[in-house]
Amino acid sequence: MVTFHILSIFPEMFVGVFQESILKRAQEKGLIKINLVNIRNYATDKHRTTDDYPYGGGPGMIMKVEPIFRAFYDITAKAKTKPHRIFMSPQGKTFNQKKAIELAEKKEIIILCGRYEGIDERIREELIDEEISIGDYVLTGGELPAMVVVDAVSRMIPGVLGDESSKEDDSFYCGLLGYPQYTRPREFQGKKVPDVLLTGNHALIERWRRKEALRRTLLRRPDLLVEADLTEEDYKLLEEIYNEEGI
Ligand SMILES: CN1CCN(C(=O)c2nonc2N)CC1
Repeated sequence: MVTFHILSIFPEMFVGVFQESILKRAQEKGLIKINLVNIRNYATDKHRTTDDYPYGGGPGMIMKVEPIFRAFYDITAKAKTKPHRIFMSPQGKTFNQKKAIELAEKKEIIILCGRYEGIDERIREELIDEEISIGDYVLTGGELPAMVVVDAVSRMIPGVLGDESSKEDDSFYCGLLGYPQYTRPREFQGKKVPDVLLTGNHALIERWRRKEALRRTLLRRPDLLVEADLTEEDYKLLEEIYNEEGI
């Protein structure tokens, strides 16, 4: 089981997301636990202040050290094992499936969601094990990135996905983009489902799916091919694809 401690000044943002479908069932099955922590509860002034003006001037506000340090100390003292501590930030290493799989091995994870212009640097220096970014763009806060991380990590925990095979087939799980998928009707607006998928020949179907995953990856994300564990058969399929695509 993985316990996520999510620190935010807007914990109510998470309620809807984590009370739906797979993540709700995962909590009910005791596979994950989500502890929503309002940073304001650790502010001691009557206005429950969590931010202040930046030293040296400049736009916006900075998240204060005291409430966040108190929250981290409190959570850590109550945790069964020392939590792995993440700060969601555009300055972090870009999140990917490999990181999701790695984090799914942790027992306790603290995710700090920043707001305003950012956090006091002493938080980063003293409390954070790693910074993670969900992409090279700037959001209004760390809450949406935290939801992304909890979702992707939870999916990698055994038992969370009803059909375990969907985890193995996931785009990025095998290092490639996903293959095309179809369901009924067999023909729609003159566009037919590929005949191979109707043969019932699982070897042929698997070959077709692997080839189309390789084709999609080559055409859209060739960079992923460098890291992917390709077999001799994959290289044969790629040769066919190069010829078919006229590359
Ligand atoms: C202070 N706050 C600024 C906005 N923010 C992000 O844009 C972000 N987080 O993770 N990946 C991202 N991109 C979170 C932190």
